Amino acid sequence: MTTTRPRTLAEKVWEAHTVRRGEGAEPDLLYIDLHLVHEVTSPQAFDGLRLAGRPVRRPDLTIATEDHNVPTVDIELPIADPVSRTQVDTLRKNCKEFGVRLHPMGDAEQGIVHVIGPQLGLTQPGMTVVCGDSHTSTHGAFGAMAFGIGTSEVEHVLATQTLPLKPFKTMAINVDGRLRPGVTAKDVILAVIAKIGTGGGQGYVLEYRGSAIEALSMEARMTICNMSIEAGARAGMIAPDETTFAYLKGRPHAPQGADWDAAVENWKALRTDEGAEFDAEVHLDADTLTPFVTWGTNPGQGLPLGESVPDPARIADENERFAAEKALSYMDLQPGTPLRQVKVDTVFLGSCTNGRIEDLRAAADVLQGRKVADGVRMLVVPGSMRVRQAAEAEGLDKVFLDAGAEWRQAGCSMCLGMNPDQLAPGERSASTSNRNFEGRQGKGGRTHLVSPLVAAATAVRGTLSSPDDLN
Ligand SMILES: CC(C)[C@H](C(=O)O)[C@@H](O)C(=O)O
Ligand code: SF4
Repeated sequence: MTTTRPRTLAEKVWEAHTVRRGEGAEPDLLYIDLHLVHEVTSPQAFDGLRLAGRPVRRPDLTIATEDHNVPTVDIELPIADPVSRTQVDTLRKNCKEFGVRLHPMGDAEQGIVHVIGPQLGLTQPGMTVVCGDSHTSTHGAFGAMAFGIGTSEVEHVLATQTLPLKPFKTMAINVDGRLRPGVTAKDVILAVIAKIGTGGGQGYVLEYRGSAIEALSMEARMTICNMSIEAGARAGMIAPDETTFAYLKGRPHAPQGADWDAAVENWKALRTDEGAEFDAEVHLDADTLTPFVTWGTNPGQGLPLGESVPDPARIADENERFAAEKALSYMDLQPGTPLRQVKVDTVFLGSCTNGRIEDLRAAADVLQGRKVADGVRMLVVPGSMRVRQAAEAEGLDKVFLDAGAEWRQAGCSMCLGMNPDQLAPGERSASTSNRNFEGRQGKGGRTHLVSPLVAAATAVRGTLSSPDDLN
């Protein structure tokens, strides 16, 4: 009888997919279960295949969508921007030529790549999931090993359905206790990044665990795993449980009947064993968390909403002090200003971080019977056409429109400046997306990352706010 050593969830998934173990410094060869594709990082990969005369090895495990370059109004018209139009047209041609299923603009299943995978039930526990996109970590919420890859790796996966890779180190992020009302998954992950820093997760796969994580819905878990990458990590994971199974059951690509029962049996074993060791561990107390917002130009430069813009002079570490000075100058913020007094021009509710139905419900709940402040524009952009449809079936579109917000079609939208939805130079946003780099939402735009609840309350008051400020 062999006794197996206790293993982490990440190790289990990795080992189950190792086609060939690398010797010495060699990488392992991993089998890939699901390959998601979008228009930005796939053109050269398909070109490479064409040049080599190779087909796509497993078109049935490959699925494409149009998300980054698509406009979110007038989607029946040709895309005005020539670069975006070429990008989207190229994806269409490539998918046709190589037999890859594509959900184009206007299609009922179109949406942000990380929203549609889970929604279709394609993302499942224990899988390896890749995409030429850093926020592929989102899918780890299902207990999958999901990570972003570069364009040459996209070509490798298209051609072989495998990927040579060195194992990641493992880090446990233990979040215990209970989140207070008004505190969301977004606040948890912003607090995690503020704690470990934007480089703190480098080389690691993060496993989020603890009672506060177990209590979260799948959508909230996706928000957390989504931003693992902003802590520098390769991936984020959460062990699958009843919440996961309930979310997946009955989805178009989820197993059915006896296959479903067998799958759930297998998925239940996808937990970190008692006694397994992580390379690093971090602890966070859920009870102490409050709504979190960023004040700077990286996702680690964040603070509880109740605090003030920090004073760089008080930051001991020289690099951090310099980074803070530079960030405050770009953000046009004065040290000591209460964050609640920071005035915004735009509120963006959407993205693969917070563009799912629960996020829209949470924001609509705050906006119900209220108005977006004068001089503030609010964009509500569902993460997928299905999310849009579900929201409309519940009347959420009405709530947003009555409040004075714009109700858009699905796409990445203002999360990044690759489509018409952008900030003007000097404009300031409260945004439910995941990145606040200089120019991320448009040249010269200033971004504060927030939760959907904070986004909605901020839209009403015109300054960074939480729903509590509305009473
Ligand atoms: C365009 C794409 C390669 C990029 C990513 O990899 O994350 C985008 O999705 C982003 O969020 O910046
Ligand atoms: S919504 Fe934003 S973070 Fe997500 S894939 Fe699109 S651009 Fe990247």
